[in-house]
Amino acid sequence: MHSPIVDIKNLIHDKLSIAHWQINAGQKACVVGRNGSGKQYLDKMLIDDVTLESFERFVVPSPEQVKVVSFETLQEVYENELKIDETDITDCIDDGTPARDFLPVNQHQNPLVAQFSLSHVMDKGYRLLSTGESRKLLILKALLDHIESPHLQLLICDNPFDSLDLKSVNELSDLLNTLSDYGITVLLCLSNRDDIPAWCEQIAIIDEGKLIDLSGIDEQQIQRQLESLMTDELADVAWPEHLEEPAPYPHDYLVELQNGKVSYQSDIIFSELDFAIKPLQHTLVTGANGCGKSTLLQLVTGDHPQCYNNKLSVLGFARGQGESIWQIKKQMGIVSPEIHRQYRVSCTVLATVVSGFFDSIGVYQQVESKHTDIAKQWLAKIGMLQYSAKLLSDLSFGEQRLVLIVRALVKSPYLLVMDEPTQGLDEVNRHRVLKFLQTLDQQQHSTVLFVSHREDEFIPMFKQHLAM
Ligand SMILES: Nc1ncnc2c1ncn2[C@@H]1O[C@H](COP(=O)(O)OP(=O)(O)OP(=O)(O)O)[C@@H](O)[C@H]1O
Repeated sequence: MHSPIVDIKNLIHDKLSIAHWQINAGQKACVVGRNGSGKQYLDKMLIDDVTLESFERFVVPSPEQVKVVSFETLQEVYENELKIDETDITDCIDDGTPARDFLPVNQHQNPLVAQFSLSHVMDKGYRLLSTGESRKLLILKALLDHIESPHLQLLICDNPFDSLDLKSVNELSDLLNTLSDYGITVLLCLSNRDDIPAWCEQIAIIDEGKLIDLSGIDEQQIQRQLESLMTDELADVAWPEHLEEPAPYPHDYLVELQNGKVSYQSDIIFSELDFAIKPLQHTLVTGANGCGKSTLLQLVTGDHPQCYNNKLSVLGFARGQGESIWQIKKQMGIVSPEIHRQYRVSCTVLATVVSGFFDSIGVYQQVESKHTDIAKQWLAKIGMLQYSAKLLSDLSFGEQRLVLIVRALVKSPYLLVMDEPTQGLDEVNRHRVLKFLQTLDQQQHSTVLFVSHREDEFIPMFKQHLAM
């Protein structure tokens, strides 16, 4: 019989309450909750980063024995990389700390590096890594640090399968399943029921700050509890009004790329790519982590320097013909992990949504009341109107992402570029976003370019599928 590694009884706090929750050493546990339900606070509590007010029993490993890998920790690493950016000092582009330097020196040859499909990015700077690559790197780091010097008792992975391709999801899942062999207890914090691995031995739910351990109740009851946790209470909120009736798209194609190529020195990300999008030909892009999906989308949005080396026309503008990037972006809504990372200005939720009308990070001009009205309607549609005056940075990662999605939608753009938009969203919010897209499809105005790894997002509205 294993002793409990986490044992909490009658904990009462304004952000989190727990009647009784126990995880035994070596047990494979998960906590399922909606965006903003308190998972992030739970993570902090388990690494001893909050002041507890009242509890009967509170047993957790010491902070150095616990590791959290989450979107928030990824963002911290990214911001730290920006702080230590030496571009200004050395006068050459600093791509960030090489991936290999995140790992203990003695472990560079560990077979797990290849097992995570990371060998080929070991010399790349952190800021060049794709979303999936950077997630895998941090999980691998936690594991190799432990192998190097065993210290870890509890590994908390927040939505670890988000942004990973199917092969990596399966490999990571298998690996997490074997971590008890290394003496590590795994706790997954999940926002989607489909992500609960078959090997998970214990489920708890967290709902509006209340954690309920479902141990000891039968499978049917567990399913019922999870079902009611993931019920959409906003299904009937009206679709926001348009600012004005948008004009029909005036060209034959929104995007035309001929013989597309992106390479870095000898490293060819893709080549000979012919790709076009006609009006209302909603397009799904899929492919393994690092295959170049975001790169392709950045070509389209004009955010990749190699868009000028390519024969590319976007929204009626041939690239490199003197068009301004802002002319093009005016007709585009964009949501991506990159924008989320960059949205670090101190900005309220309402201003963030309004900034979608101006394609800016933050708002720097006079805002008309019609813009504010539409933004508020959108916030009501996602159930976040009451957060209007809050700072974006004070929301959970998933809540921030939802706000950034409606930021991309507000102006009814001709082209909606969505790079893994639902990353970090809970099941209910993900389905809301997919429903938004289906409504957009019915309106016959915006065309969607969408990257996803999740097969349940490959919905019939997509008329074209580019598998890279
Ligand atoms: N400046 C650069 N120099 C070298 N390699 C780069 C550079 N910028 C990006 N890369 C590499 O290009 C590859 C493609 O990156 P991209 O972000 O397009 O992948 P992706 O298909 O979107 O992956 P994911 O599914 O993980 O988000 C990655 O391996 C990345 O490390």
